[in-house]
Amino acid sequence: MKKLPLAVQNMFGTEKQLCRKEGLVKLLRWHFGYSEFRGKQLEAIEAVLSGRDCFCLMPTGGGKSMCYQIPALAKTGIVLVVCPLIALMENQVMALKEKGIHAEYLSSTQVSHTREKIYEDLDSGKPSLRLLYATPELIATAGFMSKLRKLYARGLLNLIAIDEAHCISTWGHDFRPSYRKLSSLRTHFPDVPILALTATAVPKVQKDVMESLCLRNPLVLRSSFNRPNIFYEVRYKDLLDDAYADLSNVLKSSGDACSIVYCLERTTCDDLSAHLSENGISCAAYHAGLNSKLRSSVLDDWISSRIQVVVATVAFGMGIDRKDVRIVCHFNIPKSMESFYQESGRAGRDQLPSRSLLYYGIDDRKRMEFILNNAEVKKLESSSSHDGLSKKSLIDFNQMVEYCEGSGCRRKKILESFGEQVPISWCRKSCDACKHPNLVAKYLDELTSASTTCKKNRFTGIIINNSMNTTADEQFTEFWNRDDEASCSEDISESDDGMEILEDLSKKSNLSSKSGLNEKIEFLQRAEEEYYQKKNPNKQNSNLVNKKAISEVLREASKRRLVNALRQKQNQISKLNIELEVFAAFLECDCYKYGKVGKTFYNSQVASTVRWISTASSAELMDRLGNCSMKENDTCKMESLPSPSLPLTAPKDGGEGPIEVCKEEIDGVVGSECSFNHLKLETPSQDIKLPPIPSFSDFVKSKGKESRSNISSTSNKHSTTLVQKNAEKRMKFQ
Ligand SMILES: Nc1ncnc2c1ncn2[C@@H]1O[C@H](COP(=O)(O)OP(=O)(O)OP(=O)(O)O)[C@@H](O)[C@H]1O
Ligand SMILES: [Mg+2]
Repeated sequence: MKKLPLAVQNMFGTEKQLCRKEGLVKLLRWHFGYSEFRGKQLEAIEAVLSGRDCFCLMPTGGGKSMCYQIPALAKTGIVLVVCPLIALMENQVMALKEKGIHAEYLSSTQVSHTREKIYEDLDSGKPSLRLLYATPELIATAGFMSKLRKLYARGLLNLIAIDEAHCISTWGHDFRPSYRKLSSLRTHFPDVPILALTATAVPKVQKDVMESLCLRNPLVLRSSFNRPNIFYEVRYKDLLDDAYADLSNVLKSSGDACSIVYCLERTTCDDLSAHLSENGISCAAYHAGLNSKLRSSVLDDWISSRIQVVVATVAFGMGIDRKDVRIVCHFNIPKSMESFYQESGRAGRDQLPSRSLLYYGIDDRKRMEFILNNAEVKKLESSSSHDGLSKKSLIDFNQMVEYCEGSGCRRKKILESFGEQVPISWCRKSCDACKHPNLVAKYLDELTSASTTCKKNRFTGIIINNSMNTTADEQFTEFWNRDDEASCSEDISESDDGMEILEDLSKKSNLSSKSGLNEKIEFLQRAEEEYYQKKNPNKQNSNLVNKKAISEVLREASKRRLVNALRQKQNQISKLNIELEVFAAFLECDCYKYGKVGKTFYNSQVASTVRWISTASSAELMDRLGNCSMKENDTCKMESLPSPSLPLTAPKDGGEGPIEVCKEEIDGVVGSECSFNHLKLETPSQDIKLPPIPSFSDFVKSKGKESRSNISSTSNKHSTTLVQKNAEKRMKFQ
């Protein structure tokens, strides 16, 4: 039932009465159906209603939003809410509207008609709006500021709430440059109380937030970071036969529990999601490589319980308020304790027992260290104003490693990292280390012996090696500052920051600093290879060459990914009638052909193709499919596409399978042409042209300029050139 706020106000008495505790509780019950305020909500609400600034640190899911939503209902006028993400604003505004509360948001994505309507209401003598959500970028604009000034002059700006306030601090794990612009709010609106809210701020960040926002004698409310309803557990990938299977079992045994699985890379999301689906788990991948339509449909399906599990990058989460998430799994180690806390904190927002499960792998750790170290090199090389900041990411990450490699209470470790000293008894055996100390100690012993038998950390040399060029360094900044997914495009960050980034991106070359994580990792791999080549100039490292070889298993896995992507597309476009296996095999062949210079390039081709599938229109798909089934070949004779059940290497003529042959050629002359001419397969010959797959930066650019689903032929041509250029560059490394 929708309830009108003004009616309530009349019903519950005057504004003065509503601002008292009893009145506030009535508002809470009437509008939100909750019987009591939680934790420090009431204190925060009373403070801001009395005109005092307030800094509110509450755990994830603690109910921070209520601290500005109730004040908006208690007084006539507007509460301005600053939010970092459009998705977050949309979510909250929708939920409030459902409750009959007049809330709106303003962002660059809105059509002018909607904006005008909101402005009209604001300009009217008695705005009916209660909560106005806006991005920090918009607040800094002259037009919006003048609207706010008018409201202020009429005494209608009641409160400014800064959600996710840690974003203002360069020390915060999610620093957003646009948040810095909020410092001017105090100067413009000296009498309006400011409420800063965050769940993740270490003492240094807390201080920074309060100073940056110029809070005056704020009421500082700090709740414990403890999430008593979450059970914390770490599993060790290096000790498991198959981490995919292990996770699959965990999810299966949890019934229909709503879950989120976080992965570092998009490719892992796709692969893992395909694996889980094959095991009967209803799930979908969600990452920035998917178009916004697909992402919204995954989100919708998950929110409305049509799917159980979302396998996602960090792009998924902030602002998603599903209360009954029972499991949050990190399939790769997160970059910091703050990220981990935020993400794992999405479990159990209903306060019911939930689980955080982290799969820790030595390789994952090395990869992350490598990325962060290179980011550090970049920071050191750049401005001195970042003194000390550069090392922060490594220190932060080390806390995460200690969390995984330590035998002590996990909960205590989390809380200590936020500066909270607590006795172990707080845990009440709700982490694996407290519940099964002997078992955890045994695993750690095994892990130590496993890692000492492992090769020495191959990355260490590169960390201090200045041969890493600046282009490579540049690529990491966004990753460790704002997360890869939030740094690529407006579609990805879903914030106005994205627009700035998009513009920036379009000015840069294909090795843009805003490249996606795949590209970054790919670049790192190449840099690593280069390092080894430099280290052994006389010896073309044979391991390295082998490392480039594209295995049969990898090809089959890639084909599965492509089948999966095509299946998802087929679900979207009902009239799309394609033979999944055949088309996937054709596309995989394309990737293989152009990935012949090495595994890294091959992987990136597969990833690009998956992205292309997600954005291609049915006409584009059919066009490509036409190429697949009709044309005669001159570069790659294939008498038949491999049968779905037939392994790609299975020789038809008793000779060597295609992959083995090509592998030999790769091993022999790396980077030379690897012809498919000798392949004897059954049916129609193919003309495999250079695939019209947009590179990621092209993909992002084209999205900014035109319709998302319509990648122009110019762009395709351009991306083809980029693919060629990239291939050439890679050749240089070899
Ligand atoms: N007093 C209350 N009693 C019961 N539930 C509440 C109360 N206050 C808020 N909630 C519910 O708790 C959930 C989490 O609230 P909210 O989204 O405001 O958390 P948050 O502190 O902003 O978390 P995050 O840091 O993840 O953004 C919401 O579903 C909200 O409706
Ligand atoms: Mg919140």
